[in-house]
Amino acid sequence: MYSTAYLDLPPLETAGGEVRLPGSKSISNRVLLLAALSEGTTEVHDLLASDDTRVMLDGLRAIGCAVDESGGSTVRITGLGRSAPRSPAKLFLGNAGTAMRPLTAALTLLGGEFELSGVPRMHERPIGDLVDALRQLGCRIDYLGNEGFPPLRIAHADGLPPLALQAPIRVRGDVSSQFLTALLMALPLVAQTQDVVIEVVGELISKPYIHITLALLARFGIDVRHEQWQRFTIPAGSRYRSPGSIHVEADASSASYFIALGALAAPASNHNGIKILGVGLDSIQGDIRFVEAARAMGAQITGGPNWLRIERGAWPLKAIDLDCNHIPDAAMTLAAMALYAEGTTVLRNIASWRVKETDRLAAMAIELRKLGATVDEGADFLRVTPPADAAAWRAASIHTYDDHRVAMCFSLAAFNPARLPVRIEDPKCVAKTFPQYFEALFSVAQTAVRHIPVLCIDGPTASGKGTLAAAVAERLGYGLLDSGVLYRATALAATRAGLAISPGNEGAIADLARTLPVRFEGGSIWLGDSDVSEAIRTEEAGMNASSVSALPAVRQALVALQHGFQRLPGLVADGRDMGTVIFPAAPLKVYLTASAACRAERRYKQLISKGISANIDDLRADLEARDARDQSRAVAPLKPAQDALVLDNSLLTIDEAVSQVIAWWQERQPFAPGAQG
Ligand SMILES: Nc1ncnc2c1ncn2[C@@H]1O[C@H](COP(=O)(O)OP(=O)(O)O)[C@@H](O)[C@H]1O
Ligand SMILES: Nc1ccn([C@H]2C[C@H](O)[C@@H](COP(=O)(O)OP(=O)(O)O)O2)c(=O)n1
Repeated sequence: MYSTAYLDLPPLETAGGEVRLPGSKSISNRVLLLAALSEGTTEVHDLLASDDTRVMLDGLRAIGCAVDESGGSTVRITGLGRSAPRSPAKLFLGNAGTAMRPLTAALTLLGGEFELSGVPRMHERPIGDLVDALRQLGCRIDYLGNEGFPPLRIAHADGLPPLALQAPIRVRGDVSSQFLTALLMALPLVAQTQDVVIEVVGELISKPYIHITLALLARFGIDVRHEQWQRFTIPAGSRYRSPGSIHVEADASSASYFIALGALAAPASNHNGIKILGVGLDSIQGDIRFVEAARAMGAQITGGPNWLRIERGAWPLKAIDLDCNHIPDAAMTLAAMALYAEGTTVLRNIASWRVKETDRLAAMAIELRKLGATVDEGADFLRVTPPADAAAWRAASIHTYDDHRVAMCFSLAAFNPARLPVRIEDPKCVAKTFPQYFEALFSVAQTAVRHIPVLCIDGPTASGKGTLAAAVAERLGYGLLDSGVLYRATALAATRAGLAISPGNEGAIADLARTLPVRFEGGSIWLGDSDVSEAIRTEEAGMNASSVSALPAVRQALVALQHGFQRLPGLVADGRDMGTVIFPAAPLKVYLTASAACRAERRYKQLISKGISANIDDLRADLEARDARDQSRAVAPLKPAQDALVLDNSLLTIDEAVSQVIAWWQERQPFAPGAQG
């Protein structure tokens, strides 16, 4: 997951390949609650690991369910069955509507005293209609903040009060279908001696989500009858029974980004479009009907029970005018696809967007406009006209409003014809449903190598290149190439093969370098089967690396390996010739230096802190000798690139040096403050 302040997506060009999507959020959280209410243990396979399922799992633990998460994406829940929940308990439910609403109803009818709260945005998301429905029954629920919104307290410390179950329970269906879902999952707990009837007031929105609820209730032994989606009957004698084991389908809403990707990206050679694994055309999730909308815009989609394949069809995409009530979440993706359509796309009946993670109607309008689109935002519709031509696109920094879907939608803007990068602010917001979203995107999206930015940091030994490069890479979410490691590993491989490091062995060492079995894994560096992380860091290994690096054939042999590090979304490369030889077109080259005295002292402290004895005068003599050799060799000598910015960090802290380099980097971005867009 990218936990950076922002993630800059380079312009992307083509897409192709396979993606396996995480489990559906809606199914995951419903299944967890149903398992918790059942008797017996349920094995939940392919559970989504996300912020919203995390708060649900923690909540279930807090009320006394046994939750075993030791099995990776398989979680075992032992339900309450007939025992009472642990009470009093306080549950923090983040921004998860799929946890707050159903848990409110279920805990109310289980009896006990509970406080339910969330993040500030959760306290702005309405729950009054659900509370009103429960109060009709005789339940006692208090608002702890604003009337009609969480946080709230369920005040059943003395047990469940007598409930008025004879009359139908009336609930509004036109604000959020989660209120009805919550009642449908909670009322079986009290439908013992009589049928319990729910009547929906107003037109029911988001019916497909109710369909998921009913399908999952059936898996847990509850067969709800309904008439025209207005009157739902939970039969007397209902009792939750665990199905033992249940699989969570991949998230159909998450699929929408990859369906869109297949429809709008130029096809990658060697691939038949995008294949999505884990969800198919027969999904129980309502958002699978996004497929129809994407087809209407031009996508070619085929599929089976557990997969979908998407290929680009009509291009440019066709504009559509669609009532999106049936696909409220996935419809946001259509707004992003509209950027690539000929003409104006209108998405209607989407008022529910206003009460989601953020006011999504306003958010989409503001951010689409930043890219150069013309957008009309109505009370319950959005009208999007794409930028007139490539020149009308703008490089934008997309604000994501702590809303995973905004972030994922706007990643699709990176395919713009102007080949502009797109900045996604707070990319970790995707953790709500799809923590590995950007990794998945980069695994199937490609671009010309020249579009993948490289930031070079060259300089003499102990100037702090490695430290600076690692910190900058972390701030930008970029990959890291510590090129010195390759020379150090080559020297070690040569020594282990019994080859003296001398010009006479140049060809043989170059052969070793060309097929160097070096791997970077979880912070360790491997040479074949041996962990060489420590062995390559000795002063002797540094000297040997310097000697080996003076051999031109060895340098040449390592070029392709180094170029291979230039991958999405970008690279920070540190060494001696990153800016001069390996990545000459890099948009920022830093030549990092510090006085010899300062560098000797840093190396001294570094060694002492590792428990290695050292002498500061010897270290200084060694590093000056190494500088001299690195600077005087015939091929790729150590020197600043012509266009490098020199940074002497003798008097800077590490943080100051990092801030300086990040500031230089920002100045070069089209969406830097003051720049266009
Ligand atoms: N700006 C700085 N100020 C003080 N110490 C630094 C600074 N940059 C790096 N160091 C320290 O100097 C030592 C050498 O840094 P390192 O990154 O290993 O250098 P290089 O990769 O250039 O050989 C490390 O212990 C590091 O923490
Ligand atoms: N791009 C590079 C990186 C390192 N080298 C050589 C020269 C250096 O003395 C050795 C070791 O590099 P490394 O960056 O690991 O060394 P320091 O950490 O700066 O001491 O490898 C090189 O020639 N070109």
